Amino acid sequence: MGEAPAFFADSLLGDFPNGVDLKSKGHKTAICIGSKIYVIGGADHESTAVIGVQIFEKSSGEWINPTVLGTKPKVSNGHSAVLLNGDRILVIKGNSKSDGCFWFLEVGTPFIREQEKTHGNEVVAWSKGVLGNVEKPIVISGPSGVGKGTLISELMKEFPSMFGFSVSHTTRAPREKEQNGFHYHFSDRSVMEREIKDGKFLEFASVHGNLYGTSVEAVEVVADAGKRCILDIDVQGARSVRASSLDAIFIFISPPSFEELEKRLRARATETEEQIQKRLRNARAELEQGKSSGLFDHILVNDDLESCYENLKVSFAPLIVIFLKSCKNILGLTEGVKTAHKTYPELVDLPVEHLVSKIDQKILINCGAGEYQKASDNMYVLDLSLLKGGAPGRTRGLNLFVTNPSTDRVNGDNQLS
Ligand SMILES: Nc1ncnc2c1ncn2[C@@H]1O[C@H](COP(=O)(O)OP(=O)(O)OP(=O)(O)O)[C@@H](O)[C@H]1O
Ligand SMILES: Nc1nc2c(ncn2[C@@H]2O[C@H](COP(=O)(O)O)[C@@H](O)[C@H]2O)c(=O)[nH]1
Repeated sequence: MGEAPAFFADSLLGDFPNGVDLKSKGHKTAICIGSKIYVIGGADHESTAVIGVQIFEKSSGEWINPTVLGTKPKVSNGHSAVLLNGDRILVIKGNSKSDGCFWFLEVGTPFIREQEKTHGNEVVAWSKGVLGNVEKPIVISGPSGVGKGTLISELMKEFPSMFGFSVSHTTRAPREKEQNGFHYHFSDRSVMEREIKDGKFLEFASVHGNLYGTSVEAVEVVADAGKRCILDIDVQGARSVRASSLDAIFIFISPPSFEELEKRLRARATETEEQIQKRLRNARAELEQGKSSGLFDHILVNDDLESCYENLKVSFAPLIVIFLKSCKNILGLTEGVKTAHKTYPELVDLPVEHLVSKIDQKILINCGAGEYQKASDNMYVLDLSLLKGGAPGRTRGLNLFVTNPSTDRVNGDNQLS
């Protein structure tokens, strides 16, 4: 339980008549979901630099300080809030550029319900909203020594500006030529365990006696750079990612035979005999699970490297793209040809004073709110119909359009009509 915010909770909602589902007063907003009122704003109980969240439980009359996961938005002079689908709140910060003004506070999504089981108390999670989308990440799994790393290197070499590697954390010692931050983030177990508890990992697993994990940031920095993310993780990790909010393509690489797998592991000469034995024992279980679980979208046999590499490209790029490879400029998979990215209104800097309303999956943001409204003031339409991802990562797929309220009409089906 926490200290009550500086206003009287019983009259909370009556005091904030400000648009559809929006109740705002000063730097705080209040959104009611069932018996709970989520009060957003004011100081966070851990840091005054970020927006705080408190929950008022109407049935007991108590204030709760929830566990707040994710990257918290910095405080601003004001924000608006809109309830979406009953399980997340869109927070629009005033005085912020468009790449930092949209935030989602998840309060009842599957991720939150899962986290509440672990933490044993109320959990909410912030997820930064990002305009536009990126292509689905690719998860590559398979037993140690099968050739995952070799195939991924080929892909990165052929298409350096299209793909980015998710740099995992691990507690294992670096091999001779491995660089910290490039091949892995080499970590202490105690540090990694604490960061896992703090919700910083998308997935983690104990693999061959060490801890390995993909941080939320490892995947998001690749997507932020506009690249398609590739994850090299074991089968347990792939299962966790499948259960997460990350929409990915899952590929399992299998060896032509167990003997060949052993030969490759030995020839690589990076492990001790004891470690090779452990990896081979684990390989049997991984092969069984990989081939039979239905977890993977594609299973590829890495016999001849070159043909496996070609099959890998076909498995996540539409066949037509591969077929068109000879007609260079049309390709999605041709290095040097930039994908046409959607452009958004550039200097969107929403004022503190703005009004929001919701029509289906569209949020109308009126920037000339109240008595100062001029005919020339902009109205923005934020389209949420293609949302992807969410906590613990970013929420992508937001589309923002500028419109002139005096000439354009907005309806539920079309952007504008
Ligand atoms: N098709 C292939 N034919 C023969 N050798 C191969 C083939 N593919 C990869 N190799 C070799 O097998 C060894 C293991 O490959 P690699 O390190 O890429 O495996 P991995 O699946 O990434 O292993 P780990 O999971 O332990 O990181 C390397 O020495 C690599 O050169
Ligand atoms: N679940 C996860 N597994 C991972 C991750 N990063 C790597 N791995 C897997 O570990 C083994 C061993 O790797 P090695 O570099 O020690 O040979 C291999 O199967 C990788 O796929 C991770 O972040 N999560």
